[in-house]
Amino acid sequence: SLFLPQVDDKRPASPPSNITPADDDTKEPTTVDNERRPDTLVPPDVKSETKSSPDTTPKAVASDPPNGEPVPTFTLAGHETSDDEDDEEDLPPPSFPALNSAQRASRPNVALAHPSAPTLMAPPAKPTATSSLMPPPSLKASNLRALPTNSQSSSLRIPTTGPLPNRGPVPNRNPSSSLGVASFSSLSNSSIKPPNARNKVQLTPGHSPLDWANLQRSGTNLSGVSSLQRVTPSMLKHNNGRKGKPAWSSYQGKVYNITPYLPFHPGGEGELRRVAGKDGAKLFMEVHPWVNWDNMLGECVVGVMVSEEQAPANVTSSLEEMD
Ligand code: HEM
Repeated sequence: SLFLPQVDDKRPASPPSNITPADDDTKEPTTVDNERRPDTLVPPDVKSETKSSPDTTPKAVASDPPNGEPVPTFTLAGHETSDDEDDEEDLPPPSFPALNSAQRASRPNVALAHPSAPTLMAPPAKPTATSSLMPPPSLKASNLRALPTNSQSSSLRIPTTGPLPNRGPVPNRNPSSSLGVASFSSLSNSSIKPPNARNKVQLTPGHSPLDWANLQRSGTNLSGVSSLQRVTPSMLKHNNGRKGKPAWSSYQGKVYNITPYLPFHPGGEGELRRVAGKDGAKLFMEVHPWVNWDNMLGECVVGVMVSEEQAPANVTSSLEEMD
């Protein structure tokens, strides 16, 4: 009895001690991050510079001198100061051709995005290892990233313009600014061809794709069997949809009763009957590989294909009932 209370007392005491150190650790990193952020942020540096030189660039030069010699010499004109605070676009044209070109040559990285910024940025650029240097590059990086995104969007646009499987024959829009007339004529031809090429059939009322979808959801037995069957090749061949027999077709090892789907088939009943009593994968994939057979006929599954020897007696009896 003595051991139990002692152990209990000790255990609760230990956990708090462990917890406290963990909290301290978590707090420390957060505080460090907060401290770093203000240091890294440009605003403080800029403010100090701006205070001394709201209009005059020479102030910025004063901060720069430690890093690069050329900066102070060039900073003569107010161009750089105005560039730092304002948009670079306005100042760049004059400043670039001006004497500053030598400086920018020494600072090629910064020059592209922000010509004016380089003066302020340049000093931090050399000591990049320090946190204070980090902010300027981040701004530049964002500017540079915008350009690649544009290129990516263009690359994405290309495939969208390309042919899609369910569009039928697609006119050639790709190359041809010079061939505009020819491509235009091809467009007119293609627009005429698609309906004929697709061989779509006018479905009778109540047999639209939506009607078929609703029928599949209705819970109606569309397979024609009460349970999944083991279907032998001879059984599949037997159920070819003729003489009142159901139309079965196999696809990837599964057997489907396509009888109820015949009047719903957009390609026509006759086309669909071509796969009755046989494996329909080849014809199906030749015509419309984008169609999901299993989704379209999910409620029509009769069973799975097996070899002739694997046909159980029970299956034969069930088939006789169906016939
Ligand atoms: C047995 C499974 C089949 C299913 C579930 C099925 C389903 C479909 C569907 C959903 C469409 C409309 C496609 C669209 O609008 O993009 C379609 C169209 C068509 N199907 Fe089938 N089909 C089957 C078998 C066949 C077979 C075996 C043939 C021909 C031998 C065929 C010929 C066509 C034709 C010519 C069209 C119209 C042209 C087209 O839409 O691309 N189908 N079929």
